[in-house]
Formats: sequence, C-alpha cells, structure tokens
Amino acid sequence: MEALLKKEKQLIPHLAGKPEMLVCKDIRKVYPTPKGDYVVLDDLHLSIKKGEFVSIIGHSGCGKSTLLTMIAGLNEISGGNVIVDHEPIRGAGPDRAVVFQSPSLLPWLTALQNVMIGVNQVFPKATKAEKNDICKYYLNKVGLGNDFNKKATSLSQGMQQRVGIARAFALKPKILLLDEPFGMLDSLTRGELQDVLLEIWQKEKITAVAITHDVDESIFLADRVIMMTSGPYAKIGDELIIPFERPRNRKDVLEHPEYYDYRGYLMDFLNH
Ligand SMILES: Nc1ncnc2c1ncn2[C@@H]1O[C@H](COP(=O)(O)OP(=O)(O)OP(=O)(O)O)[C@@H](O)[C@H]1O
Repeated sequence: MEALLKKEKQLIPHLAGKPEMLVCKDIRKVYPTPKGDYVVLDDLHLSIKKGEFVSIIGHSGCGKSTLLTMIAGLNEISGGNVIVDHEPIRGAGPDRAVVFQSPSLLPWLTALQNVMIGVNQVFPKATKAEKNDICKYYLNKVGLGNDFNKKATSLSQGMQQRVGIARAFALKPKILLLDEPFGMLDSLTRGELQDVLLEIWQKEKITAVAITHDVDESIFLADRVIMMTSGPYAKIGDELIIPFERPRNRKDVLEHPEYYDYRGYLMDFLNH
C-alpha cells in the first residue's frame, strides 16, 4: 500500500524523459437527445507520454468509448482539444489506429488482404513486395503465419481479432487505441491476445490507450490505469501507476506481492 501512496514519485523507467504524445485538454462532449442536451464528458484532462501504455476503466456508460472515438477523430468534440504529437487533430487519420471489440473484417477478403487495405493507403509509394512484407510481418507477429491466405469468414473470432491487431500495427500509427479489444473472447483466448499485444507493444513501444472492463487486464497491460468518474459530466477521477517490470508475464504479475493492493485500489474506486 505504501507504494500506492507514493505513486506520484514513482517513475516508469521506459518513460523517463519522454515527451507527451497525446493531450486531451478541457474535453467536453454533449450529445443532443430528445430530452435535451446530455453532457457525457466535461472538463476532462489527460496527458499521455510517448511510449506509454494507459488503460481506462470506469462504469458502463460513463463515456469511455466516447472519449476514445473522439481521440480517434471519429466523434465530434464539443469543447476542448485533442492534441497528438503537439498538433490538434482534425478528424481521423492513420496516425491513430483503432482496434474495436469486433474487428469487422471484410469477409470476402483474406487475412492478408484485410491488413493490406490500410497499408495501401498509408504507404502508397511502397512497392508491392514491401507492402506484402509489412502485412506478413505483423500477421506473423500475431501468430497467423500460416493463415495469410485464409478468408476472414474461415477464421475464428480470436483469429479475426489477431488480424485486427496486425492491421492496426501495420499502419505504424503514433497511437494505438483499443476499445474493449478482447471483450468478446473467451478467457483463454483473451489471455493469449493480451500476451500477443504486449509482445508487439514491447518491441515497438507505441503509445497505447486501452479501454477495458477487466481490472486484471487493465493492470497487466498498463503503465498507468486511468479511472473515470460516472457520468454525466464524467472526468478523470483518479489514476494509478503500475510500476511492474517489463517485459511482463502474467505469472510474475499475479504473484507480485503488491498485486492485490493495486487490484483492491481499482476495485474500491469502481465500488464507490
Ligand atoms: N450518439 C449518441 N447520442 C446520445 N447519447 C449517446 C450517444 N452515444 C453514447 N451516448 C450516451 O453517452 C453515454 C456514454 O456512452 P459511451 O458508449 O461512451 O460509454 P462507455 O463508458 O463506453 O460505456 P460501456 O462501458 O458500456 O461501453 C451513455 O449514457 C450513452 O447512452
């Protein structure tokens, strides 16, 4: 518990001296409804360093997806600014890749072709062989080295989400945005994909923001867990730095003497 109380003083070694990659400044989101305006988010501030992995937790309906889709540029911002790499965003762009709960692959295309769609857009000047290499590299990384040419319809849900992860990394984005990426998977597959995600992230050290309902997942993945208050007028309620060593493996994290202190802190926030 001591460690938690001293959280401001803790440094995550791989973030030391890193600049800010994502800043959400005075964010406000209002949805017009038949009963009048609904203010989901208000006065929300968030700053994330280059290479940091942040998890966001909060009660259902508090506005997590709203925040993530605004960062992605897919949802209009009612007030404030989202700043990526020191530039305010103007709509969506390949600098922010999103992995949704459902990967929504094009069913008539193969795994490789699904990854290639984005790669073609982002690297128009690359040769066909170079683009093939990028797609195959990431499909290999997610464990689909033998499945490049399988149609999306013949892939299991877990395999489809592996393609979704490969597709996002292949864009070489500045920020990876994950909205409950493993929410539809059984717990075994979920664990496997968490490992896959962390393995690639560990290598690329890309800035990542993941929404999750799973407190254990939020700890396992993140350098910092952001806790959102319940809406309306939701904002950041608290945050917890997770200083566990990287690269991480599940067994070591679960057996860490302070693991249940961290878990308890987050559960307490959600239960109050
Ligand atoms: N287009 C919309 N119009 C009106 N209200 C909306 C719209 N989209 C979302 N909302 C409302 O805004 C609030 C936040 O929704 P959001 O999906 O961002 O929450 P969430 O925290 O991601 O929820 P969950 O954890 O259940 O996915 C909810 O009350 C939701 O009903």
